[in-house]
Amino acid sequence: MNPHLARLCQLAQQPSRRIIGLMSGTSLDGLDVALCRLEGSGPGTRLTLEQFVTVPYSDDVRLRVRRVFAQGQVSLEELTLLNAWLGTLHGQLVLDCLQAWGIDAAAVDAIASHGQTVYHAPEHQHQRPDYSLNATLQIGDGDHVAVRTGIITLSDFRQKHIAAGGEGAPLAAYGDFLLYSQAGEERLLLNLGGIANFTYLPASLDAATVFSTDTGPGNTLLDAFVQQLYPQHRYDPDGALAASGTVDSVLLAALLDHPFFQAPLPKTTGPELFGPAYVRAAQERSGTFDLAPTDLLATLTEFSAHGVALAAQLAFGPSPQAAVYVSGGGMHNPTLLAAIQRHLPACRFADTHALGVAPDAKEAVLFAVLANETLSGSAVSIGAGRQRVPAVTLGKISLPG
Ligand SMILES: Nc1ncnc2c1ncn2[C@@H]1O[C@H](COP(=O)(O)OP(=O)(O)OP(=O)(O)O)[C@@H](O)[C@H]1O
Ligand SMILES: CC(=O)N[C@H]1[C@@H]2OC[C@@H](O2)[C@@H](O)[C@@H]1O[C@H](C)C(=O)O
Repeated sequence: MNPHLARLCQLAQQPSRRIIGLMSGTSLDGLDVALCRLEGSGPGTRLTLEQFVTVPYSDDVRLRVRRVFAQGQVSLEELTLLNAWLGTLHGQLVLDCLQAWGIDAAAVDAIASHGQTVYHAPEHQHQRPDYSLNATLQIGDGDHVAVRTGIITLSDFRQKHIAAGGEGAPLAAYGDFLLYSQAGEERLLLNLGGIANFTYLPASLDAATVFSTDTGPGNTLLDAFVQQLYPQHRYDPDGALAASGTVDSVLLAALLDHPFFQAPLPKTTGPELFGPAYVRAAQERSGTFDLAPTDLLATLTEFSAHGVALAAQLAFGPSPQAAVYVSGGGMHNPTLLAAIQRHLPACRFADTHALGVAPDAKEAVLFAVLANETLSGSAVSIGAGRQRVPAVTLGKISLPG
């Protein structure tokens, strides 16, 4: 037997596994690296986060990814080169982290590598009648991660979700359900990344009603316009710029005038739709090109908050009541958080520290949980009766040799 396959079978049978979750999101801020100890699988899964770091991307990495990111037309050569280059880079960053933590690669059972989404194309968004399907593309090939690190690597988690009827995202629902459901408490786990999403976890623990959905932009538009208008900043520091501006209700109405916000849940989106061109088009339609920079940022912050509130209201009626646990970089933006809280006055808010996981680490942890299920669990069955929440194990397995 191939010794790597023997190792794979062995680790699938272990009572616990050490898995590194890797996530590089739409904000292109860096690679999240979460070293997790996972005991058991399925609803009995127990997680210990042993180490976590976000390795910031250099300007060079960001520039390379931006050349192919969320655009309809890119150089095929660039994309091909970047796929291999990013895989190798992510593998090397894992080795650097392990060295910094004083941990031998042989002490890690597997890597769960999300890769970098470069294009997300759910059918409702891609406008191509000749392709009646959902599609998505993550690069940073898993074979390169496995060979560079010598660690069995699971990657490309989104394809099977689509093959089985989903949109390839959000995948958070599976891990959120296994780790963070609590009998007696209605929970929304709200992730404020580049794109915002939430997972609903019912107080009844009834898996059939669990789902996660994107709600629209989180930080992506804010970041894009901060970088244009204030080149010294990558994001609105602590929401201060938006806090000093005034929301323009005319532009806000134009921004909200898109069928995405009324479409049934669950649904996904990305910067392919919610990019700078979307805002420029809304400004043109509404005659609001001459807004002061801080007013534009205030309006974009309010737009993200509205998206979250609209999705929650679609799911739970006009006044949703739940305990909301916030994660993702947007939780460091008090202006955005305050706007969301204003829209959801009957909800109680905390961050995911209250659930035992650092808000910046949560998404990388969730990919470690998905890999753990593929290795040792079974297809997590949630959302029964809802379309687009298939019960499948996710990820492709790369052997290091
Ligand atoms: N102190 C802060 N003030 C305001 N915003 C902040 C702060 N710290 C982080 N952010 C926001 O968080 C973003 C990074 O968020 P995060 O790492 O969750 O995104 P991501 O993982 O790339 O997104 P996604 O979940 O969409 O893939 C930054 O680009 C910025 O917009
Ligand atoms: C296609 C894609 O990469 N989607 C991401 C993105 O970032 C946030 C939101 O949009 C979410 O749908 C998803 O990531 C999280 C981790 C998910 O799948 O749950």
